[in-house]
Formats: sequence, C-alpha cells, structure tokens
Amino acid sequence: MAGNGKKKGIARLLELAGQKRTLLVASAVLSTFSMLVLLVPFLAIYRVLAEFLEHASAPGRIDVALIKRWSFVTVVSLVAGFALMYAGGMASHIAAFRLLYGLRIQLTERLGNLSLGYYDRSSTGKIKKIVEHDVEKIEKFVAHQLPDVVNAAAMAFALIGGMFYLQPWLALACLLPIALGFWAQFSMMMGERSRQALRQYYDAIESISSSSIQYVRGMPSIKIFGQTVHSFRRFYLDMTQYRDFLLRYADDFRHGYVTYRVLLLSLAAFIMPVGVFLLSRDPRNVSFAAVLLLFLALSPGIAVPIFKLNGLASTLGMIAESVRRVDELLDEPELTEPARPRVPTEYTIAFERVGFCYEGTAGERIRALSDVSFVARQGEVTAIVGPSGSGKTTVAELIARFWDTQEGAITIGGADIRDIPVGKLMELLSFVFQDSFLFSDTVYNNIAMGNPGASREEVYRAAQAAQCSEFIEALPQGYETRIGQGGVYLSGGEEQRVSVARALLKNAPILVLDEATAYADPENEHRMQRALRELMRGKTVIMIAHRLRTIRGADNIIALRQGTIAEQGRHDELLRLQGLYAGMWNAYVEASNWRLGERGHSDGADSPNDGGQSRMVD
Ligand SMILES: Nc1ncnc2c1ncn2[C@@H]1O[C@H](COP(=O)(O)OP(=O)(O)OP(=O)(O)O)[C@@H](O)[C@H]1O
Repeated sequence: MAGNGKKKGIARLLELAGQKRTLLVASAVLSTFSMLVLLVPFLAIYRVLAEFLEHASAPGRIDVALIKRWSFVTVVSLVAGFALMYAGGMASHIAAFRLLYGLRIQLTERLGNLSLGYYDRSSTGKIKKIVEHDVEKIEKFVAHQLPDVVNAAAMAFALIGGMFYLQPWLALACLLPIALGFWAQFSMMMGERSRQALRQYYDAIESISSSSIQYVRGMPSIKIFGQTVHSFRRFYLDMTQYRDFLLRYADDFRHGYVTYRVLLLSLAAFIMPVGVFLLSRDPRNVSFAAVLLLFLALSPGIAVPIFKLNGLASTLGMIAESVRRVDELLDEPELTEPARPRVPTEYTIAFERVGFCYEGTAGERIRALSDVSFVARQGEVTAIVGPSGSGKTTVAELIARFWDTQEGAITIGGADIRDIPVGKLMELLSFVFQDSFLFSDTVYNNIAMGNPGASREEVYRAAQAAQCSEFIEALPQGYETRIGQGGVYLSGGEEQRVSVARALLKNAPILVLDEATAYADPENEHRMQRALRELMRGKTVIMIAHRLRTIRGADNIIALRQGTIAEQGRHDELLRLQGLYAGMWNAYVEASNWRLGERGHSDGADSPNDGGQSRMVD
C-alpha cells in the first residue's frame, strides 16, 4: 500500500492538484495580478501624502490635478483588482470542483470493487468521513488556499521589497517582530509531536463519526435500556476524549500562537521608535515623514498575507493527513481478477480443506475455520448448523469472496472461485440475509434491482411468488410506494419477502440463505417457506439455520464445532450418531416443548414434530 512508490503528504497533494494544472496556473496568475493591482492605492496614498507634506506651509501650491489623477488611478485599480480576483477565484473553484468530482468517483468505484469483507472491517462512519470530509478538505485547499498562498506570497514579497526600497531601517524594524513571531509559532507547531497530534485529532473525529452513527441507529435500544447501553457509552466516551484532546492541544500550543499574533499585530510599535529616532536626527526631512506615515498605514496590512501563509502552513499538515486517508482507501486491494478466467456451467460447490483466520484489530489472527471439506450439490439443500461462533456465517461469506481463503480452496462446478471473474461470481450467487437491506426507493425498484433487465411482468411475478404482492398492492401507491424515510416502513417479515422476490428475480443458480425466516410469525413463515421452495427449485442451496426444524429435510447437514466439521449427513443419520447435532436437536425440542407447555396448548406451529406441514425442505 505505502510501498508502491506513490508520493505522500504535500507532494501528493500537489500531484493531485497538478491534474488541473492549466486552471490553477491561470488562477495563480490572475490572483497575483489582482494583488499587485490592489497595492496601487497604497502608492497613491504615499504620493498624495508626500504632496501634502511638501506643501504643508503653503497649501495653495498643492497640485490638485496630481491628487485627482491618483484618485482616479485608485478607483480603476480597485475595480480591476477585484475583477481579477473574481476571475482567479472562479478558475480555482472550477479546478477544485472537478478534482472533487474525480476523487469521489474514484473512491466510489473503488468501494464498489473491494471485497465485501472490507465493509465488515471498516465502520460506515470512517468511510463516510473519507468520502465527504477528507475529499472536501482537498477541494478547499485547491479552491481557496492554493490561490491564497500565491497571492499572499506575491503581496508579501512586493510589500517587503517596496519597504526596503523606500527605507531599509524601517523595513528591518518591521521584519524583526515578524521573524520573532514565526520562530515562536513554528518551534512549537512543527515536528513529530504536531504530526502525532493531528493523527490523534483525525482518529478522534472518525471515532465520533462512527459512534454517532451507532448512537442514532441504536436509539430504540437506548430508549429501552436507558443510558447504560453500549452505543451511548461509546458516543459519550468519544465526545469526552475529543474534548480532552482539544483542550490539551490548545494548551500545548497557546503560548507560541499568542506570541506570534501579538507580535504581528503590533508592527507599528516597532516602526514608531525607529522612525521617531531617525526623524529626530533630521526633523526637516519631509519625504522621510511621508515614508514613515506610509509604513504606519501599511503595518496592519503586512500582517494579512503573513497570517494567510501561516494559516496555510498549519492546515497543510491536516490536508496531508486527509490525502493520506483518501489514498489509503484508493490503495485498498481490489478483488483480484483471474489471469485465466473460468466460467462454470455446473454449480456444485466444494470446500476442499478450507482454513481461514480473521485479522484482529491488533493484527492478530483469529481462527474461524480449519480443514473444512464438504460438497453442496446442485439441486440439493445443504444446511449448516452449529453453536454460535462455530463459523457458519464465515462459510457462507467465503463463497461470495467476502474474504479469500488462506488454506485450501472453494470450487464451483470444479472452478476455483478465485478463477471466476468477480462479476460472473456475483451473478451466480443470491443471498437472503437475516437482516434484509432495502434501499430508500420504491418497492418496485427494490425488487427490480435483482435483475435490472427484467420486464414489469417479471417483477410482478417474482413478487407474487415471494408472497408479497398482497401487501404491496395494499400500500398507498402500490409498487411505487417508497420504502423508508418519507415513505412507509415494512415489517421484518415483509422486508424479507421483498428480498426473496429480489432473489427470485435474479434467479441465480446458487442460493445462500442466512436465517431467512428469522422474522416470520407462523402465518408468515408458512408463506415464506412457499416462497423459498419456489426460489430453491433446482438450485445449489446453502442454508444457515438456528431453528433446526427448518432444515430437517435438508439433503446434507453440516454440523460445525469451533470452525471444524464435527458431523455431516441427513437429519436421521445425525440423530443416530448421538453427537453434536443430536444434542442441539434435543435442546431445540426441549425449548419448543417448554414454550408449548407455557402456553398450555399446542397450535403445532413451532413444534419440531409437526408432521412436516411447515417443513421448509422436504
Ligand atoms: N470480522 C471479524 N473479525 C474477527 N473475527 C471474526 C469476524 N467475524 C467473525 N469472527 C470470529 O470468527 C468466528 C466464527 O464467526 P461466525 O460469525 O462465522 O460464526 P457463526 O457460527 O455464524 O456465529 P452466529 O451463529 O453467532 O452468527 C467467531 O469466533 C467470531 O468471533
């Protein structure tokens, strides 16, 4: 990632800005001219002052035409200066917005090509901050700070050069406090300590960003469980840490900053004694008096470009950190496309001695699967069961290359999944998760995204088969009703049926169901099972289930224990083994009977012995 020879920090920032070189050069030239033209009124002040002082004892001899001429020049130069400044600003803003657009497109393309596991690792808050906040920092640098630095530097050089030309001693009196101020500021603000502080600042912002998202998402739990819930505590802790960090930061740097500002804002206090001393040696030198007055008039203005340059220097570190974070995301490895692609025509999935470890936050390896081998045949249902944390979800996610296996291989129709082009692999798979994700869009579009080329008829047929046409037609605008903000909210079961309709429409040959009937009540579950039976016909089906009743009829049941296969076979075979599966089944039956006992009567809906009427797979 970092070792790819890519430039870093300011150099990388300038490289990014360099993509819009022509516009930026135009902006710099226009800004510099604008600044030089805007200095002309100071020259006018000097000439008029000199004229007044020269003829102070005989005002009648003052050259009125000269004063009118300089007044006219002042007005023209102000208008021209501001027009040039406007044109320069336009050029830099156009460059910045184009850069912003380009970066955001690159980032979103990269986000679309990353392995799905990246999203498990990275919080939404972190990604959101990079795409919004960090990119905007770069845009602001190009739009404002880059032109500012050019014209501030031009102004500073023009002023200092002019001052030395007019009166070197007064110029030195001005430069001394500027040099002292810079020394006070930079001796504190530069170096590793400052860079570390910046990094901490960014980490704190990212933390707040992700914990605030969690806080908002967890609001129902917060309301129910009061202030003890995790997301609130984390949010509160992040806010407190951020506050403490800022207070420490301000405390560390305040002396340098205050000294610097006080010195720069009191240049007149340094010019005055030197000026008075020089004037006392030659009190009749009228032109020196005019120069001294000009210096005093200019002294507050000298601080402006210097503050700008310094402001940029202190934010440059922040922008460089933003660039680093944007580059980090741009350098995230994409899913590799195979050198010699293979496209399977048969869809049996085989795990061959698969081992997999997650990487923990401190880089440690967390083993999730070891030596897992099984075959999920096309047209059959393979169920995966096991206690919590035994690796069921990992098995399902590895098939979609959320992560790549570190040991062994996974094949589809004999082709290693790493040899199947990524787009093709995604075409082959349909997932129905426990928590279905629906977009804030119409119901119709939510189903249609399963197959963007599908006709309206096909979308309606999929909805019908997924048992959701009835409730969709009862919605205020039917299929055109928006889901989520500004529209309607669906129940968990309804959302799941919409996602089954989406999967039906996609009609992929491999189907992975992760606890697909989790939200269904007895009535809905029956409908869901009918929908799923439709969806599963002829496919390779991998089904993760906690409610064992739903997988009793599976062709093969894989029972996982701590990332390894403890047993595999059909329901009856596994019961006879009297091992892990039999233990889970007995516990499940007991739990179901306990519930029935509590209610005092049996409606048969949740019974594991319900004669197969509600069996998902038979
Ligand atoms: N993103 C991750 N980073 C680190 N460890 C993980 C990650 N996801 C899962 N694990 C660990 O890997 C192991 C297997 O997890 P997995 O989610 O596959 O189990 P599971 O059987 O699906 O659990 P459950 O039934 O509770 O959903 C667990 O020990 C879990 O803590």
